[in-house]
Amino acid sequence: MVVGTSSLLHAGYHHPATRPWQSERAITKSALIYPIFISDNPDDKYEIKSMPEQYRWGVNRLEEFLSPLVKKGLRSVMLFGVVKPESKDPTASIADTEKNPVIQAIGIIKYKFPSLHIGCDVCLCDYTSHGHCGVLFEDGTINNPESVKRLVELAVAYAKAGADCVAPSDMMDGRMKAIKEGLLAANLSHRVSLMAYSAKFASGMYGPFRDACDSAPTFGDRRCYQLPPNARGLARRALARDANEGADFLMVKPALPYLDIIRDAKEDFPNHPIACYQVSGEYSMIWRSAEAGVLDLKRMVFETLESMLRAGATVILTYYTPRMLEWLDELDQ
Ligand SMILES: NCc1[nH]cc(CCC(=O)O)c1CC(=O)O
Ligand SMILES: [Zn+2]
Ligand SMILES: [Zn+2]
Repeated sequence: MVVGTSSLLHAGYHHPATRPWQSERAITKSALIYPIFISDNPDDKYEIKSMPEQYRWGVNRLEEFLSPLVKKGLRSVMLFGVVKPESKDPTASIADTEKNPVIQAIGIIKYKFPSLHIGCDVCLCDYTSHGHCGVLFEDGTINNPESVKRLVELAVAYAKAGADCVAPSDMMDGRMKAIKEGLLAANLSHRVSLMAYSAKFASGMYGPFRDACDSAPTFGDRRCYQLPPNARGLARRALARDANEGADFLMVKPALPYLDIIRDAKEDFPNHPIACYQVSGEYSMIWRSAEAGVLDLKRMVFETLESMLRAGATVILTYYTPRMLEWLDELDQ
């Protein structure tokens, strides 16, 4: 029986050289952002139990940590602060001071690795005693105006310290516009970009991260500001809100279970780079199943990251960045 010739597809991807031709886009090192944890203990190299191979790094050890990665082609990092409980209070007072290890780290990284792009996660939860992402009213609900005020102060402090990009992950209303105006007033808006964690869902996959930052809320949860997982329309509105307020980059988070949202973001905002965050839980799921011999680590990481590109992402935040830098080199050989 003769089949229609247009139904014959195998030949087009039989040879390894032709497979990349079928892929719309291949992963490159420049597409990756590595999220890293900066500890307030300057000599720390503390392994995060729920995130194998990921550490909290003290500022004195950043050079030994980053230097091999920069040599392998690392282009961009996203910094998160980890401070001891005694340093936390209800309004995250230390966050915009020199006591915040992130502010110290920015200076060190800029000095040692001038070409590395430095992004800073902007949120209060790493520094608040209650562990929520904003300032609270007495009844425990979010005081949005006060929260935004503090977020602007943090973002401007990071920008003044030398950050290239500030990335608010708090999900408060109106923070992008306020931060943009804050940067403008500080004469920094021309060189500091805004990456919006716009479609950030109230996910069960942040557990290992909260472990890493010791930032789990002490009461309640984040469902009043992070999006319900099945809320596609609301996610679109959140993306639109942040785009209209002046975000340079729009992010979807987590990534793999939200590929449709990445696609929505790309369709609604074709002229914005779309970022996505392969979060701590995604990292650990892949890691643990590989460790158990169920899945192959390298194949899973490539497949998941390629899915994100296919969905429409341009930039991917992933804890697999160090592995990817090595694997991408192997591909070239
Ligand atoms: N502002 C909080 C924040 N910043 C980054 C992550 C998650 C990152 C990850 O899981 O890798 C979270 C989530 C949360 O605790 O709600
Ligand atoms: Zn937060
Ligand atoms: Zn948050």
